[in-house]
Amino acid sequence: MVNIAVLVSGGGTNLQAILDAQARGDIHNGRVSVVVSSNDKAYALERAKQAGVPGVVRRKKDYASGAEYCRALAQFLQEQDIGLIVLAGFMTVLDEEFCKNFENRIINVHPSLIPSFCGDGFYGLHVHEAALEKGVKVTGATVHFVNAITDGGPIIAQKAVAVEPDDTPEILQKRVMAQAEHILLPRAVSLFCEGKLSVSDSGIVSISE
Ligand SMILES: Nc1nc2c(c(=O)[nH]1)N[C@@H](CN(C=O)c1ccc(C(=O)N[C@@H](CCC(=O)O)C(=O)O)cc1)CN2
Ligand SMILES: NCC(=O)N[C@@H]1O[C@H](COP(=O)([O-])[O-])[C@@H](O)[C@H]1O
Repeated sequence: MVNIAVLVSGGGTNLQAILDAQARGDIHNGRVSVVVSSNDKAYALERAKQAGVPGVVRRKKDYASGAEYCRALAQFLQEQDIGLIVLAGFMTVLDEEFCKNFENRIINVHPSLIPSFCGDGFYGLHVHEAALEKGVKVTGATVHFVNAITDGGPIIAQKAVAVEPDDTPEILQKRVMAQAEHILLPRAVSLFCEGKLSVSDSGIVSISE
């Protein structure tokens, strides 16, 4: 059984999708054992509480440096015997040491079809604002393993979503969440816990069904 830590910063709809999948029995060989929020006011903490999952707060501003924050977070997760870390709207960039400690054991969901609209500065609504500004007709979501390069890790899965003529960033965000993120992320979590994901030396992910 893989102990899963879900890292959050905001509303927690992706956390909720994982918790709902777990309740349906769709997360095989894994269980969410802790939720860690970088924001003490995140509604995601309420979602964890309602699901009976322990929630803890680890704010970057409470540490002398980003490196100290990442080191303390890594130590906490190792003490919790965490086998998989899921970044579900987690808005802090993790440093290289952290990523090496948990190589190919951190999964992130990003609300675009990477390599479009990703990297530093592309998070939350900013991603959808950029997509609408560019005038793309198709966007979507990506789940990927996390490395030191923001949104640069091996891609696990992607799902396309149509952009409609009258979309606002908020409307588009909701569609991408419902039609892509909330489907891709729980599935990727279960595949990892089932040992069905492997990463080649060149960073290509294959899924064994
Ligand atoms: N080492 C990594 N850390 C993180 C990754 C990653 O791929 N590698 N993914 C991010 C999540 N993310 C996109 O998926 C992302 C999050 C935040 C930012 C960003 O520019 N943040 C701002 C601050 C935002 C805030 O505090 O409100 C910044 O760093 O200036 C970009 C992408 C999680 N960590
Ligand atoms: N680059 C990371 C990023 O932009 N993540 C995005 O933040 C939102 C969090 O929503 P949630 O808290 O309701 O899951 C989601 O749309 C997620 O893809």
